[in-house]
Amino acid sequence: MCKNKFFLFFYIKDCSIKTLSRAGCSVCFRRNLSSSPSRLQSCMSAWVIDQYGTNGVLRYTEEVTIPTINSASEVMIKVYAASLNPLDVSMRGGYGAKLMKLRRDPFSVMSADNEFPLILGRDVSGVVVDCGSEVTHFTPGDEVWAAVPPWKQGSLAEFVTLTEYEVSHKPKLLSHIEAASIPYVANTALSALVNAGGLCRDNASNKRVLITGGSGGVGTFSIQLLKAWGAHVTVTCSQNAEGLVRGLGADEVVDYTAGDIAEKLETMDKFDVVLDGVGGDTEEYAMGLLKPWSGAKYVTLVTPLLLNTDSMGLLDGTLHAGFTLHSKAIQNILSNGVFYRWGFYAPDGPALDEVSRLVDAGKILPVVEAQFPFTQVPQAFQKLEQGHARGKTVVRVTEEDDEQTEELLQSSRLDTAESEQEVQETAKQN
Ligand SMILES: NC(=O)C1=CN([C@@H]2O[C@H](COP(=O)(O)OP(=O)(O)OC[C@H]3O[C@@H](n4cnc5c(N)ncnc54)[C@H](OP(=O)(O)O)[C@@H]3O)[C@@H](O)[C@H]2O)C=CC1
Repeated sequence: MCKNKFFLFFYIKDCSIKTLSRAGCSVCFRRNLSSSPSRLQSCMSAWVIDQYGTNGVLRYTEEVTIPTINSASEVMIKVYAASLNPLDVSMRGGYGAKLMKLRRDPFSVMSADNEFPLILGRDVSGVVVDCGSEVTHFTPGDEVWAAVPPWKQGSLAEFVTLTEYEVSHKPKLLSHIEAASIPYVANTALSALVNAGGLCRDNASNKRVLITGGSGGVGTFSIQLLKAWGAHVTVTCSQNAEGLVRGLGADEVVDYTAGDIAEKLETMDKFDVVLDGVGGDTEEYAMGLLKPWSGAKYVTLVTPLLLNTDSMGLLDGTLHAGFTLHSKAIQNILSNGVFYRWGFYAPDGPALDEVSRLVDAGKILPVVEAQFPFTQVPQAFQKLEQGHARGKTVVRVTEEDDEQTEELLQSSRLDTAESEQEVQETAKQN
């Protein structure tokens, strides 16, 4: 099916790549009907936090209000799988809280003054159970994936509600567990590479791109996307991740743990774009790795914006961040003609449609390093906090077995009801 399939099986633990046939989708449609919240159901299960802090603040509850449709463009999704990102660990500790409050939907369960109980989890793969009246691209029963914006209630819950624009049809070739590993890193990589880096499918061919932190979530996705677009990709990572990133298509790999990385990179041909997922010292030497006076761009994902707004307040923090960005941009364009930019995640369902096509064409594979059941969300956070990610950590929110059991129970209840009716009718006739 795909050039790297064998290789990835080595890395993807407990994770099989299976093909869903059209018949398979119709099974999911029935599943969806039995999975929709009943008219009487107003609460759902979720992992929430009631205050910011360490892992101890994560609390499982079955009493969170279901996020019903509040506007005509919304889609309500039953969550099958969610994945974790470094942002979840940071948000658990209060990162970005001030800026997120500004963007919260007034109709959501969270108010601007009190975001708790807050649900984390930015990726979702699941099934549509309800749609607003103006939703045109989705109907109940559709299998979908999406990245949940950080200002909305997250996907570590039975249901999540998003606007139609944020949602996309899930790739047919992926299970929910595999699909949940992609949306947030895909939306981040696309926003950074396209909007800030100026690359796209039509102009990336043979462009030299350096990705730092290539073995993590964003890196493993970006390598594959850039290779699908025909770029030449150099990656920095630890020595023990070299096999992984090469398997995903990296042309050149530099081990940052052995010797002076800047020195090694300086011996290579200069780059058109650097996507920096590491930050810190990297920024110091990366500017000098770009082709001067050629429109080359350095894009970092590690920005001080949210830290600044958290510590200085919204106005001062934003101004300070703006000043930092502006002065670095000016300094770099004047000194060697390279662009300095910040890259951010941006919600974008249509961009995920394009990723979906690449996945179904076998050009992008999910890289699921670890998966946890819904009962073990704190353990999944612990795993993430240990660092050294090799792809993504996924949480199985709805176990496929539970769904099958539910379906069997439902059909056996129906059978029982039908036979009871038959018995009563026979009794009447007699
Ligand atoms: N601005 C935005 O909107 C967004 C920002 N981000 C940020 O981007 C960064 C990357 O995100 P993500 O891929 O999800 O993170 P991950 O935690 O999934 O991956 C980070 C990877 O970097 C590797 N790494 C650590 N130090 C270095 C180094 N010095 N050189 C090369 N590789 C290194 C780690 O492995 P090992 O330590 O074993 O080498 C790990 O594989 C994070 O800081 C994240 O917060 C992410 C999404 C959105």
